[in-house]
Amino acid sequence: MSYKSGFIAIIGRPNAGKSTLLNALLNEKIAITTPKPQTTRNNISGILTREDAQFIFTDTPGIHKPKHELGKTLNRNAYTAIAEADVNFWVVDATQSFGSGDEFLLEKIKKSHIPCFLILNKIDLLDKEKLIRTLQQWQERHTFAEIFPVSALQKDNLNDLLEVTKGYLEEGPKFFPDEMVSDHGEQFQIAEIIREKVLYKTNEEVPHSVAVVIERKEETATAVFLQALIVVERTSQKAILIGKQAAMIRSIRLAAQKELKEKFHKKVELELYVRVEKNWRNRSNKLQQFGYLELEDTHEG
Ligand SMILES: Nc1nc2c(ncn2[C@@H]2O[C@H](COP(=O)(O)OP(=O)(O)OP(=O)(O)O)[C@@H](O)[C@H]2O)c(=O)[nH]1
Repeated sequence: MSYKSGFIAIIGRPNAGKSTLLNALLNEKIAITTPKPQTTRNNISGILTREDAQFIFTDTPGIHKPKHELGKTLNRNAYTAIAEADVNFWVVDATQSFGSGDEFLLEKIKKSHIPCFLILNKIDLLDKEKLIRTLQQWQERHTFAEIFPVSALQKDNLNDLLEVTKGYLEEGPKFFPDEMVSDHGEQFQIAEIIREKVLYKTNEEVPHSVAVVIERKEETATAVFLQALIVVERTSQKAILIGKQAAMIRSIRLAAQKELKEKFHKKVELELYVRVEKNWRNRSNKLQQFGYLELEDTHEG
């Protein structure tokens, strides 16, 4: 039996459930997920290695109308993933209709000539009739290679999705070793867990202005010591993040510490600092410093 391998980009609008799908396909938390749009900021690869095939999924930031340099960079990263994939999974929130935000992506998909699966996600939230109507709407727009109604949250219909995807992959080698499940290192994962807690606990303009940088990590046989910096854009946001009598930052720290303890199976001591970096989302040196300018800046936006 020949071995198959290939790259699958997971694309779509913010909040469609792309990161949830990636985690469900891998049965592991590779990418953070929240109910807030534009949670994912980096292309994140999740690698599923089986005896017969290796699937390399790339979770991409949700494509949206950018308001900052950061947004433009995120869209560009997603477009790069689309162009380089063997198969694209276009994840849509099936409870929502086709919208203007989808037009742009549709154009990119049509141009790419790469097989694109339509993944109608969140089917646990709709009845059959509504699903059929949504399906028809999408079929009018494009001839998708395959259409899969799924619930990423309930892990519904994902095995079939994998089997059909395998049929689209070429014969090829393992690109990554068996034990590797993500292309991002530990520091990235720690920073993302902290950012996830910030997103869950804050509202309005704070979440989009936050970046997290791990400044120090020391590990012994029984404990992990971490220092992390949370960057925001305005003094008012710093005040919200710290909260009255430092209650907010404490609750973020405790929530992150709890998850990190489960991850490391050790005691975790986390120290958090908050710093204001004015307008960082428009400053390319800051985007680079915080890990968002990962790709060569050669693709059209
Ligand atoms: N009910 C239901 N909710 C889902 C499903 N999949 C994802 N969600 C929820 O939808 C929200 C967004 O999910 P994410 O996986 O973060 O979405 P995303 O597309 O990665 O979002 P961005 O990072 O903004 O691009 C979260 O609250 C998820 O729990 C699903 O199948 N059913």
